[in-house]
Amino acid sequence: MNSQAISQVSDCTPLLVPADPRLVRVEDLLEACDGFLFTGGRPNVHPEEYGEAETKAHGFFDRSRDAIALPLIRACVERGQPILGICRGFQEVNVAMGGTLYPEIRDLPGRMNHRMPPDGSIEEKFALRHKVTLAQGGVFAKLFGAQEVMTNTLHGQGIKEAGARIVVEGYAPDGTPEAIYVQGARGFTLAVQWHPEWNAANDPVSRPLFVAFGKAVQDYATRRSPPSAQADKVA
Ligand SMILES: N[C@@H](CCC(=O)NCCCC(=O)O)C(=O)O
Repeated sequence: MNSQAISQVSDCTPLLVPADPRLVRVEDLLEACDGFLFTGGRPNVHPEEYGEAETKAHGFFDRSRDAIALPLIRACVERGQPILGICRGFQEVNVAMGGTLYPEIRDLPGRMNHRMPPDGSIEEKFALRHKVTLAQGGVFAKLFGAQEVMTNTLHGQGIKEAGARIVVEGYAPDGTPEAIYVQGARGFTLAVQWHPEWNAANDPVSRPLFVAFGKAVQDYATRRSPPSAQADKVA
């Protein structure tokens, strides 16, 4: 779904990166790619990454992905290289910027269960399940042309404290943060807790998000290697 959205909606070439520091280096990835989609993924960011001790409620982890994703996000923010965060990727953007996560938001008073239904078809798992209210006049409301949108929801964790430069512009009805960006970043840094890759070509919320990310990536590619320089290389 992610590759299809990047290819068909963002109009970029999707490349899948092994998120393992034994295989790739962040500095090489920054040179090889023009932008990065931080996808969803079931393992949770290890709580040590935000200064908390591991408990049973934190579930299972992917420390290799933590070791690539978190420094890569910081480097992209610093360089103005575009990033798009989805679900676990959204949580990574927050942690990379110094934020923290709740291990299991459905255990918090007044919060709904944001996890996917355990049974059912893929259509049922990715069905639109709650409203997200967006900041009036904010970047997300402008992008979607609406202040309220409907989204799917397939996650157990959620933002506890927002990172230093994280602006939260969208909330679920139970107060769970759903849409963020990094204040003062020179590049595209939008991230969402839901899964826009589902039905990306047709959904009125997913489509503009992937189109905007694709445009940001193409602009970055042109800036780092303007068409005149590309022609020089061929000549
Ligand atoms: N681990 C986090 C992130 C949840 C997430 O990204 N879910 C997507 C799962 C997609 C899949 O199963 O492939 C959390 O639970 O909060």
